[in-house]
Amino acid sequence: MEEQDGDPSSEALVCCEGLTKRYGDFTALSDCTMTVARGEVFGLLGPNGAGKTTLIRTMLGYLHPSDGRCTIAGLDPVSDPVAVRRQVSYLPGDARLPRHMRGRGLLDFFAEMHPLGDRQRSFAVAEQLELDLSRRVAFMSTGMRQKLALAVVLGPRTPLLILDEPTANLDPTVRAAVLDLVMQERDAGRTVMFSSHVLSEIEQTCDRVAFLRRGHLAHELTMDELFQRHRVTAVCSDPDMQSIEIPGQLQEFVTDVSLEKRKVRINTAGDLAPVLGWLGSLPLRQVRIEPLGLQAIYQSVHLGEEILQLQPTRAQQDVALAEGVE
Ligand SMILES: Nc1ncnc2c1ncn2[C@@H]1O[C@H](COP(=O)(O)OP(=O)(O)OP(=O)(O)O)[C@@H](O)[C@H]1O
Repeated sequence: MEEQDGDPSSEALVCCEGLTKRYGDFTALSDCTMTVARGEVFGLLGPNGAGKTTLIRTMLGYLHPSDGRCTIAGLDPVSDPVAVRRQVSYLPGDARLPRHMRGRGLLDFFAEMHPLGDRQRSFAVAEQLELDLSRRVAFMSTGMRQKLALAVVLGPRTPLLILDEPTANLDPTVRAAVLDLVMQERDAGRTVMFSSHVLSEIEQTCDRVAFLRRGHLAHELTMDELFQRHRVTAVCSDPDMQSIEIPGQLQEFVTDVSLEKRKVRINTAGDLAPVLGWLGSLPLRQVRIEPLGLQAIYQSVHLGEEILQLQPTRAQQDVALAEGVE
């Protein structure tokens, strides 16, 4: 797929179409169709074994797809893996560095080796992360090695940066510094894809997030959509009330209502203002309104709890059907 002017997909740096990866009989990635826009910070979420690393490694041509295809900047990783990798700086989840080298020498080595290597930038990142570059990799702690790997990866000015759990093994202060670095990269015009199991990090930094579940792209959500979702909890002061009906004109704003043992739970999407008037008319006390947050969406997608009414993707419907869930 070549990039073309006027084609809406030309705004996308990454395009996956029906991307599928099977290991023997086991399907690790199934029919994944998604795009990542230029300049976007895109989060990849999913429990252990959901297929995140498989997706990334197939995108980069380290694994060959069993079906479907993917392009990065219009380049196909199957036919042109080297050209694709020139577009990308990739931090794998299990980054291994030569143990005999000292930090300084290692940053020099990688800056020289990469066509877009930037020694100054790598050293600046190491300094920002307060890393002692005089040590040999073998004598560094796990967190120090992670910092060094980040300094290597954040050096080259490639259009796309892929970070597989960049904050793993780091203490809270350093985690915050790494997230700052990600935002700097975005401000410098780079596209960033990153996976993390820490949902607050994804909330803080990403423009859009995709949820993988058992190899399927189960749900996609922009942060703007997320921040418009709220949960209302309250106690019903009318002991005879059995249920709460959503008024017709609020159907698009209220996704879910439950009343059980006088405990009320209401989930909203979109503008809160029209919902507030309705809440005021209900016999409620101890009313609390809070942002729903990614945690609730994550649970809804991955644990199959009926917390939210999400618009399911086609893949999500397929999974539900396969599992016999209505
Ligand atoms: N080489 C392989 N051969 C067979 N199965 C594999 C292979 N590599 C990965 N898998 C399986 O594919 C599935 C997806 O693995 P993957 O590493 O992509 O998950 P992940 O979402 O990155 O997980 P984590 O969050 O634990 O890193 C898992 O069930 C895993 O066991």
